[in-house]
Amino acid sequence: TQSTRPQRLLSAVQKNATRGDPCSVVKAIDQFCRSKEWAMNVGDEKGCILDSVVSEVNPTTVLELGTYCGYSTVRIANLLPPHAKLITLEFNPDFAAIARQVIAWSGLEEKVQLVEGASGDLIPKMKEDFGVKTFDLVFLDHWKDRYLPDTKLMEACGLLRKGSILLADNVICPGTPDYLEYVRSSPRYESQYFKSHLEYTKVEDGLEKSVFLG
Ligand SMILES: O=C(NC/C=C/[C@H]1O[C@@H](n2cnc3c(NCCO)ncnc32)[C@H](O)[C@@H]1O)c1cc(-c2ccc(F)cc2)cc(O)c1O
Ligand SMILES: [Mg+2]
Repeated sequence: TQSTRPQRLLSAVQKNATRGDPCSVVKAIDQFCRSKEWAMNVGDEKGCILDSVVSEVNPTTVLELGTYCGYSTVRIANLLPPHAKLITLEFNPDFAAIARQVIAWSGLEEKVQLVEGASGDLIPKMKEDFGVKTFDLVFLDHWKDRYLPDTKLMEACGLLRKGSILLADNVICPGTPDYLEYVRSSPRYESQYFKSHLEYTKVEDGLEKSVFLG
């Protein structure tokens, strides 16, 4: 049977990256996506902006919406302090299975909890079932029309505190117009746009960093 792109991406990691070396896993995926097959990872250029925000926030609890193959999961987890936790939500079981193996290959399983399911169902369970108080950082990279409803849901569930950071991928391409309008016009957020390019291309894209003001 035909392999899928995520399966081919995982094979490239297992072939070219060193077990337990997160940087080699990130490099192997970027090399595969540049030279073999494009895939919707945040990529190396926007990945550096992600890294700088994670390092600046130095979060204890992180939520990622949309794991896909685990590329940004590995980038974020690699920068977390010892007892920090990254919860990543993925509702496609095939992608989740690939991501688990990519995360395992990087040796970062201790810092990552991959939960299979839809964000709309799981966000309301974060406090009770996952022992979360609030998130220091949220990375949004799932279906683009879900950024806004899920942000409002996180607000409603009391998962954001004064100073929580939302970092959103693809605010230009494919674009998240309703989300962007919301975080840029709401008095409850202070937003900043980081101009970059769509992963592995010259097309403009960027990340939007929004601080929740409480
Ligand atoms: O579409 C893009 N990303 C979507 C990610 C989806 C992943 O997240 C998972 N997912 C989705 N919704 C939910 C959910 N909750 C919501 C549903 O209940 N709960 C849990 N998991 C969810 C999916 O199963 C996938 O694993 C994208 C496109 C381009 C692109 C740009 C230009 C082009 F020409 C082509 C493509 C570039 C990018 O960087 C992109 O991120
Ligand atoms: Mg993306």
